[in-house]
Amino acid sequence: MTTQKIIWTEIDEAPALATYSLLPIIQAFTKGTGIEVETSDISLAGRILATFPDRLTETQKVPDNLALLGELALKPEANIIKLPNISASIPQLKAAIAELQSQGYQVPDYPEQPKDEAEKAIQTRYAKVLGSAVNPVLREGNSDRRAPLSVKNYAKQHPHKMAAWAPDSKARVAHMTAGDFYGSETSTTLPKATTARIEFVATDGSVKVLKEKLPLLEGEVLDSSAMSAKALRAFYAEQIEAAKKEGLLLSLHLKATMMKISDPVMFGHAVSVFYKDVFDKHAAVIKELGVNTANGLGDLYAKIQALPEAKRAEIEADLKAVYADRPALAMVDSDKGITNLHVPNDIIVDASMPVVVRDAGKMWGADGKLHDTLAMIPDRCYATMYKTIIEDCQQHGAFNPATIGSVPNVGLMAQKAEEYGSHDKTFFAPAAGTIRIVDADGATLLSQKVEEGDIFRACQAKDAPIQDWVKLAVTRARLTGAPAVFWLDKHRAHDAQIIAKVEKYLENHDTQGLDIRILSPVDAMKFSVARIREGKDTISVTGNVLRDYLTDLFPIIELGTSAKMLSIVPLLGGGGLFETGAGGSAPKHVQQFQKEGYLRWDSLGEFSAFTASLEHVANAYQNAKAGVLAETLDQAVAKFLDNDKSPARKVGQIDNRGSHFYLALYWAQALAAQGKDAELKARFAKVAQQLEASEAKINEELIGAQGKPVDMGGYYHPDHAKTARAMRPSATLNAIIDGM
Ligand SMILES: NC(=O)C1=CN([C@@H]2O[C@H](COP(=O)(O)OP(=O)(O)OC[C@H]3O[C@@H](n4cnc5c(N)ncnc54)[C@H](OP(=O)(O)O)[C@@H]3O)[C@@H](O)[C@H]2O)C=CC1
Ligand SMILES: O=C(O)CCC(=O)C(=O)O
Ligand SMILES: [Mg+2]
Repeated sequence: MTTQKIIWTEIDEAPALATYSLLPIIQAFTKGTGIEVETSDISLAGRILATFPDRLTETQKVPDNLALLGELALKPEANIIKLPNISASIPQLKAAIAELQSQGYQVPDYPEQPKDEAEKAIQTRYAKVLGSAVNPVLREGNSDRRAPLSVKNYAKQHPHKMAAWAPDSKARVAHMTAGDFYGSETSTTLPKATTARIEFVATDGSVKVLKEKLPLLEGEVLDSSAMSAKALRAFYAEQIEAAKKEGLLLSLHLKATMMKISDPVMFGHAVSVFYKDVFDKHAAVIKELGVNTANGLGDLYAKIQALPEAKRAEIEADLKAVYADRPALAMVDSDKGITNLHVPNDIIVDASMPVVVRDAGKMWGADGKLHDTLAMIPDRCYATMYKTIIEDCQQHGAFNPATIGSVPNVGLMAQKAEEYGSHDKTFFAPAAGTIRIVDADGATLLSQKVEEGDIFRACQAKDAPIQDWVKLAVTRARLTGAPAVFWLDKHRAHDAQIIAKVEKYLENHDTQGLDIRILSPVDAMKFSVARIREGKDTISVTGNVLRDYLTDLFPIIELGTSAKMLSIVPLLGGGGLFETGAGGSAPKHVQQFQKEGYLRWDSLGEFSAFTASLEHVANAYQNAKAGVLAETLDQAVAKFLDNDKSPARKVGQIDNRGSHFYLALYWAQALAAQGKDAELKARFAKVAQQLEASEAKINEELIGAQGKPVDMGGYYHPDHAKTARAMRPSATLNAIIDGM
């Protein structure tokens, strides 16, 4: 029998913990079916170790799994389950490095301000680990994200809580009106392939090359845009005043994880504007300490620890004094005094704004209470659609998960499309002048006028992925009968180029009888939310950023969490990438697990992804057993939902581990009940019977393990044996699974 390999990625935080319990079950169930589920460690810690083999002993060395998976993703045999991983900010990277060092791995410190060439080289190596380092490598296809029907139906029957909107809600989204990426964007479609370069031209005419080689394909869409530092700072200053005047809680929503070059700096400007008095008064000391506001106010707090006691106390007192005449700040942890501005990776727009919608325009204040927020989302490319949904709720009230329709997404993502591939084409203007993209013949393709500190960004979207994306949209529209709306703004330079392509490529497909529209994000949002309020579904067909934002927004509104999404990436090379959910790695859940031995992570996303991965094996390799496994897993998930076996929230109730037991039980029962494969039927009849007979005992053992602190022997690089013990505390269940 030929075997088909499914790669299960090992990643970070809550989903990594869940894997310790779920994967043994999956491996046991697929045993002897021609399917091998293998792991590949692409965790933040694993990627750091893979980057510095020269610093490690032979036994400490690990392969560069991410590079290997990146190659695999291009091949037809690829079948990868990708769980969400940490997109590390610098504070997270530094914490992971410190932990590895404490475990005896001699990886170098992260040099924030490299002093020499050697340190510069280390920083360059770490740059590959920073931010969203995994997704762009594996996402060699476009994205199809939606709530599986069974999950949507479950949500309608068991609607989660949505806060009621007060008639006098003052919550609002604030964005810039000029000087942002939206306003400055220019875009072109390449008439022929070329290798361009990006250069800065100073006002005196001198030229500095910023990027030597930018290979461009024929038909590719290329953009340039710039964010004015001055305009951004003025915007922050204005909104700080406005929040104070309007009595609103000030919050800032960026994507500092994925947009690892631009957004931390935009975050840093907010820090230095909000705490302006301190940054002005102590400018010299702050400079000498090398405080980097891009790492948040937390960096200032950390670095002043090195100062003499009196100076440190003075700065701390001055920081406290700032709050007296500033608006209240949204809090991440009001007990510990962690504000929105402490670290750039705590409040991330795709996850944070949906929660603002769910909580009726409110965020947590320092008093531990919810307050109306003024949500700053500087750039207009994406702020306006959030503004629209907030205003819709103020007008029409909260969405009702029991009755609303669905907004699934078809997202342009392949080959580092758009802003999410712009990291190596993002630069800070060294002085006033122009930053331009010049083709191989010396002709300027695009350019931006800049002042010192402005953020220049170039983005690419290749033609083949765009064609595939249009096709996927038509396919989904045909399969579902729902209208498909391209969220494109003809007033935005990039979108205007894409609209031309969409119109052209739609002609390649039979669209008769389909409702396909192109609407601006504001109009698309209005259209889609009006329809969901009527219980109707509308497919959103979007670029890469809106794909990310909308697939958290609508699932959180519809299902309570984006973890329950089905997230399929049909790879352009013919393979499949199956992502689990649309959310992140839920650090909050790990903290709860460490503190009280309770893991809230819901693995429904993993269940759905694995079902889709099995279906792919069944279809691509005519593996009938894979088909039976997929079908029965789907039935098991339906029963799992019916019987409400998802993790609850508190000690004493079912948690992630208990939910896996029930999945195993229902899956075994479904396999025992099916008639398509006698061998599987016989094998699982026995397993089902064992699991049924031990249900009470297993529950007792699983719940008995809760309620006490758990030592995992590490956060970023936990001890395998300790974590496995904590995540598999039922000897009875383990004996059945390991005995299969
Ligand atoms: N695809 C990827 O690889 C992604 C990675 N990330 C990374 O994840 C990290 C954390 O990101 P963050 O934006 O805070 O988002 P998360 O999605 O990790 O967390 C937000 C909240 O979502 C809920 N949630 C998410 N997943 C589950 C689940 N399976 N079961 C139950 N609840 C869940 C919880 O909210 P509640 O308490 O409200 O129920 C959680 O606190 C960052 O490092 C980020 O870069 C983020 C997004 C995607
Ligand atoms: O890659 C990342 O940093 C996050 C991606 C993300 O949020 C998503 O795909 O939904
Ligand atoms: Mg996201």
